Amino acid sequence: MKIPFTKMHGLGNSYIYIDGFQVELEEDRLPELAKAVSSVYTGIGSDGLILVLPSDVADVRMRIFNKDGSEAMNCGNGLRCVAKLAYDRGYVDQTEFTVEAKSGVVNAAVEVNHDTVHNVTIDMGQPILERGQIPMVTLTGDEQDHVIQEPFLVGEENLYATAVSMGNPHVVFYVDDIADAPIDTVGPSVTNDQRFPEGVNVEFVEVLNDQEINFRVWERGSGITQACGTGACAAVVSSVLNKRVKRGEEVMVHLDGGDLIITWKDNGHVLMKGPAVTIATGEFYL
Ligand SMILES: N[C@@H](CCC[C@H](N)C(=O)O)C(=O)O
Repeated sequence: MKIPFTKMHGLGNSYIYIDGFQVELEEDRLPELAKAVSSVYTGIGSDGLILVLPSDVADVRMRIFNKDGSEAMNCGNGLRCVAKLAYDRGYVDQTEFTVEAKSGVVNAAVEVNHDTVHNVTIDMGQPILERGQIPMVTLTGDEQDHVIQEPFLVGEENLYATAVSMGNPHVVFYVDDIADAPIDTVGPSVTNDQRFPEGVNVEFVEVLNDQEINFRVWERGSGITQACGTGACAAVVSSVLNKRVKRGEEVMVHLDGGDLIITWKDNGHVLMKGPAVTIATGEFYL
């Protein structure tokens, strides 16, 4: 079977995009396809697979599968690329439109330059802070409490966890120097930790000042990636909760693959602004 694809990235967080307006795929083959296209050795090489689909409730719909074939509820870098693809291919005719993800419908605004989209702003909606909805297990029975700098033992490391859901689960740990973040050890161990029954995306943050943070991520289902849009949003929400940056102000998040501008607005919504880039198109043989 030949499947037309587009490879796109948001700050180096790359996915293989399949245009579901043109191609129909069998549901039960999607996890296998995600694993196959993601392999650098036997596939195209990516952090996973994203389907761009017609929607019944929004202008366009995104489904995202991690590298290991698991389906995720949300993907920030993916939303920006889906918005670009939908606009560039004429599936939407306005520069502001809606995108459906498993976690809900968001508003997208594309910036058009010479007929193509470079930057996209997504209103990511409100973060979820209640422990039971992250979800993260409770020892006290309180599902409604917020997890802010909670002692969190990993092996012999005494860490402090702040947990935020952006439709998908994130845990943030603060470090003094991002270069020393124990991402290779703590990342794989915490992503499958029993305290997070659905797994978790693991982020390390170094606060530079009240407008800038450094960020690295171990993504659930994909491992270390160059960037994570929902993770960057979670990191800024966490940093507001920890009084390290200000609510209502733009925060520049420096990720391995480049910068995102994130604002946790006074109305409760998180705005994410950053680039979306097309790398290549081709056909994949499954
Ligand atoms: N790279 C993404 C997040 C992708 C899904 C995540 N690994 C999960 O399992 O929740 C982003 O840019 O947000």
